[in-house]
Amino acid sequence: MPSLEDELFPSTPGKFKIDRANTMNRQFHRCFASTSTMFLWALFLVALTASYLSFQSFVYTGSRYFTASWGGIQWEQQIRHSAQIHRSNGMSVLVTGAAGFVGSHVSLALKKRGDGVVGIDNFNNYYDPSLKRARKSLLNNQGIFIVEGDINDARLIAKLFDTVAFTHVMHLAAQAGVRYAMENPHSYVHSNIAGLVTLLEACKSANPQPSVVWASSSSVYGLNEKVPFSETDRTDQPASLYAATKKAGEEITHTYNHIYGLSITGLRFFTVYGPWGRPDMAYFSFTRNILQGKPITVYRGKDRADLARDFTFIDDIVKGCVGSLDTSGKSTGSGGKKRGPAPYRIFNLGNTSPVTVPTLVSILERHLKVKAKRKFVDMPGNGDVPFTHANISLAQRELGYKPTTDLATGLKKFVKWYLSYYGYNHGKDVN
Ligand SMILES: O=C(O)[C@H]1O[C@H](OP(=O)(O)OP(=O)(O)OC[C@H]2O[C@@H](n3ccc(=O)[nH]c3=O)[C@H](O)[C@@H]2O)[C@H](O)[C@@H](O)[C@H]1O
Repeated sequence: MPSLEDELFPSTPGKFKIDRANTMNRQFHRCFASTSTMFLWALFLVALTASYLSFQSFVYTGSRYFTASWGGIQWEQQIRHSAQIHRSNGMSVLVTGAAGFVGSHVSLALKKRGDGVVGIDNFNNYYDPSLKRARKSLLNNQGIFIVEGDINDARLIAKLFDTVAFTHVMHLAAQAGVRYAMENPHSYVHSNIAGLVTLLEACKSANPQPSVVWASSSSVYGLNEKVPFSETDRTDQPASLYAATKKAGEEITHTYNHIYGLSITGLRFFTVYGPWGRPDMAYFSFTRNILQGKPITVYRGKDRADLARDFTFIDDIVKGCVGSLDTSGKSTGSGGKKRGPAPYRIFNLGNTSPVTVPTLVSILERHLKVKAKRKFVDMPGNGDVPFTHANISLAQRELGYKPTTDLATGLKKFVKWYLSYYGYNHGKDVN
């Protein structure tokens, strides 16, 4: 049975063990023989600890200061310039997630008609950040400034509101993706719950308060079987953590409307697709794989039923977002105090004509002129729902929302963009 000493010095032969112990004992006695030496040692250790702690705090403060990529007179000027309104009765909008798919499109549309736009985006690497950078360049060229930062950074958000009296916030920053929630659940809580609250805190305290329009999701309908989905249908059976955080967002925004008088509009987007889209989504990854000659996985539901989505083209979604901003009504509070009731609205923004996933693949094959290698797999229990289908009559009535792009037409535009952006041989082994 090896002794403790054997374990600490496993390869030391017995004789040396005793010698080493004796030597250590002698050294110990020599060093700490007198009380005064011990006192000096203690003093030295205390001084060492104190200097280490103060160095740590210097490094922390310093790194916070040196890594801040925002602030300063020039930065404020850029923000104010970007927020300038160039039409009568225009608005100045803070767009969160501005380098994202929907965020970049909405920002451009607002800027084009003369509204002031300031973007914020954290450029995270959930999908290829170079695509976000490319969208940012596009926006910069149109005079839109994008702040690189996180909506969880309360100081940054407060600074933005100090710099510009935003009339509206278009909140599109989020952790998207239904299935990724099983891999990285905390990123959903971070962005879709904590980030949302940080943003709403800033909105509530702003004077004047902005009106808030934000992205909820069709996924809140979860396992609901009644079709088409209407805003009054039950939304208490989410099938994924993503859906649960979006549903939580609807409840959280309701409390800010109720307590602080913030005008809130939540938009339930239905599987948005189009040029400059998200590479994690099926239509995008299918396109990449088809062109690269790789197989695509097509999920099937119970009894091998095809899955279906109410795919909605980006231009239609942009119209719904802009219509929501235009009709949002004012927040009533100021400086954190409610002065009266404010609008609280929720709308479906879908296309009203679901298409099955195999049909989506056939359309892509036609546009790409390449055959797909389909691999059918039973839908894994990872948060997916079998179908979505929007009833949009409320949005039609209140926002004038009227989608005009069918899936074949929208995918044609997507494929055209994809080929011009990546080319035919992107990621293909050309040897
Ligand atoms: O409306 C929403 O609220 C959500 O829309 C989008 O989610 P989904 O509708 O799930 O889109 P998407 O991933 O493109 O899968 C489409 C279909 O392809 C099937 N699918 C998917 C991947 C695959 O490899 N195979 C497959 O068959 C899959 O089973 C599904 O039937 C957004 O990503 C999400 O952020 C949120 O905004």
